[in-house]
Amino acid sequence: MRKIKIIDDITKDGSVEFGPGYEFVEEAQEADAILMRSTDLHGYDLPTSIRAIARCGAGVNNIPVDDYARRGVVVFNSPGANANAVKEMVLCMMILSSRGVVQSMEWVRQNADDPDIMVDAEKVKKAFVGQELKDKRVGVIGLGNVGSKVANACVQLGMDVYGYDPFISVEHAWELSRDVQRVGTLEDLCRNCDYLTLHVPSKADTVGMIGADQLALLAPGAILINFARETIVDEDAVSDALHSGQLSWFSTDFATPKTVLMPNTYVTTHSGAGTSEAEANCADMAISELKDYLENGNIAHSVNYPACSMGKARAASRIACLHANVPNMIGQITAILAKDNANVQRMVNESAGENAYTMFDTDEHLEQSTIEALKQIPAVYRVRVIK
Ligand SMILES: NC(=O)c1ccc[n+]([C@@H]2O[C@H](COP(=O)([O-])OP(=O)(O)OC[C@H]3O[C@@H](n4cnc5c(N)ncnc54)[C@H](O)[C@@H]3O)[C@@H](O)[C@H]2O)c1
Ligand SMILES: O=C(O)CC[C@@H](O)C(=O)O
Repeated sequence: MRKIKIIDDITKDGSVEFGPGYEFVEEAQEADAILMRSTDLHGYDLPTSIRAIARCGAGVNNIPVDDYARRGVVVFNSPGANANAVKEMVLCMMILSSRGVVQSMEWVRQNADDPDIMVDAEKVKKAFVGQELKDKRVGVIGLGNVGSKVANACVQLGMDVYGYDPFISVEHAWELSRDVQRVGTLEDLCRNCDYLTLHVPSKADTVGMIGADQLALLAPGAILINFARETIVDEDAVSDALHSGQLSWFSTDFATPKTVLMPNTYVTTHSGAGTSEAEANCADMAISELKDYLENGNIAHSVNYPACSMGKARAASRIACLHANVPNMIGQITAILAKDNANVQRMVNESAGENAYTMFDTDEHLEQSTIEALKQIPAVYRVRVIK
């Protein structure tokens, strides 16, 4: 039995299915892998039994992925699986921030016992007049799974859409409407935007990327939407812009001690991905990634190891070595296999950044001493006997 530790509520009704051959355990020390969502694992005492972690969702800033790579732990995410849910929520917040919908509904509730409420509603409604999205200029930062969908939807709403993403993937570039105008600098993107929406991961070059300088470039009374991460904006600068009127509204998915005190702000409970469809999509993708890794050693959608697949493990034995991306690793591995006279049927080596992965099938099971010798190669982080 392979053992899985679940952290967080993966789905609203608690249903998570791995199928036969798997069981859930309470203690992470007993587990082979972790299935999780948003819990912060920085500072977490990760047991050595854990070989893989799958994050149901896109952002992995809650996981020390580089440190885990050096411990031979593969971290997966579920790219795109919740993107439609976030897109719909962002469109919702764009409209709520532009029209007095919430305020109008609050007025109705507060005046529920007014016998002349229909007449009085007509008198008060001018207080809730807003603006339309059509023909407004919107800037989208990050044109990945979420941002590209938001940009395309804004085009369909008749907006003047600008996008900024120096690292856009070929796949997302193809998906983007030709009416999305791509700009080369953050400053050019921000200039005169009526709406600015953020869809980048939290990492060194995005933390604080929206500060006083960027906010000053927006059109006066602009609307800022942050459903990416709280770290992307300089919260003091956003607060100042709301107080000065440079921003008319701020919608954020992150209830921080500062955002909850800001005027003209809608704050939600990190609920951008909060639909049953997104939860199921994320769980399905994360579970299949973990199963393929645990059963076959194949890696898909890892954020700290390269993609690698040799299909189902059908040979007598399959071994995977997780190691640093340094010269002569294959030479050292094959030299050890030669000493054991092992016949390698297939071998794959892939690298991504500082890490690499070598997997091979052999005709017979290797001697334990051979496995130990592989583990002793400097720069090898972990050796897995998959079969
Ligand atoms: N609120 C939520 O519930 C929720 C749900 C999903 C994602 N998110 C957040 O939104 C982020 C984006 O999600 P996604 O699924 O679109 O991820 P993604 O990886 O598909 O897209 C991210 C895009 O940002 C771009 N990018 C990276 N650095 C950049 C930079 N410095 N400037 C401009 N663009 C840059 C990348 O090239 C990529 O195209 C996630 O990392 C996560 O933090 C939040
Ligand atoms: O788990 C969640 O609900 C949030 C996920 C979201 O922030 C993501 O990065 O995909």
